[in-house]
Amino acid sequence: MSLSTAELERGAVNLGTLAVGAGPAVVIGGPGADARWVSLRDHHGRVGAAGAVAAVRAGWPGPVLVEPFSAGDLAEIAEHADGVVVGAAWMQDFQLVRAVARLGLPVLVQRGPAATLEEWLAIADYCVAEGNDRILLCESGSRTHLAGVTLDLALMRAARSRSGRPVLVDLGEDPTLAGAAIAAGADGLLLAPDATEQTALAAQEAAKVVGALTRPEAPGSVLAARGAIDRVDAALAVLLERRAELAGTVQRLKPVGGFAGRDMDRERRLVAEMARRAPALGEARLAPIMNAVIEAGLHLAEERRASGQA
Ligand SMILES: C=C(O[C@@H]1C=C(C(=O)O)C=C[C@H]1O)C(=O)O
Repeated sequence: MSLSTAELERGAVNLGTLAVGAGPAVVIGGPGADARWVSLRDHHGRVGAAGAVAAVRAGWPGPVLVEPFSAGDLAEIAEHADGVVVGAAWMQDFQLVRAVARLGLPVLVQRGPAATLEEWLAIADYCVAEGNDRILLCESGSRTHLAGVTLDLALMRAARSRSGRPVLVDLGEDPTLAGAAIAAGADGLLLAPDATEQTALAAQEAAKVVGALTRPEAPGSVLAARGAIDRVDAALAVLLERRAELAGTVQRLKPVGGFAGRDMDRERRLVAEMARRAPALGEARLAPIMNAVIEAGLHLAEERRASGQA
């Protein structure tokens, strides 16, 4: 999705065709993600940017970011990549950061494992001083006395509001905290370059469902608005399925379940309660919606009882 100038001014950054910061939360990682990245550091400089990007792009047209091994990689990165990753391990290698910024490509700045908010945001300022304002910040966790890294979602949120820039959260190989990161306001999730497709799909699903509830969107086109509706429908489907299961539980527990035990007073009260959270729809419009939802649940419960399923 491409962005209008007004949206760009609100702090969105385009990675190739992928907008980060406006619209839906994105997933950057390996196969199955919205954008992919490769770290030449992971290959200890034995692989060049051109070859690494070509390998990712084989049969896949999306945006690719590259983390350089050294300044020697930057010319090839400029030619082949859609963005550059400043890794947590060298976030404060100012010479390299400056050289990266001068490429003019979007720069994803990971927070170093001991870097403060100020030090992290200062790296964005270094890039701006080189004429590059296309910065994404990425909370990559701190090294503590605990095992692994400790992600700081409050710091991520502070970076986002202080800088006005898109902020991602680095989940590595584990999508468990994807929903939490999106709920805390992340504009995207960074996964390990070789994270599995299953991990990317889990992160995307969490981003979609949690984002539908927590992420404000102001789509400016039919396509974007339909995309936003699809995300809301994904969340609705999860909730409708859960609701049907719970309503089925009530049918089994009530003295008289199913349509025979219908309680219209309870139904009216739940519609009135919902209207407090959905004032634009109001009771009159919600009532037929909920009637359909409730009847679908009752039909399912009766079918299951008739077929002997619990
Ligand atoms: C679930 C119940 O059974 C029926 C189904 C309802 C529902 O799906 O919300 C509400 C009232 C009843 O007509 C219940 O009595 O709470």
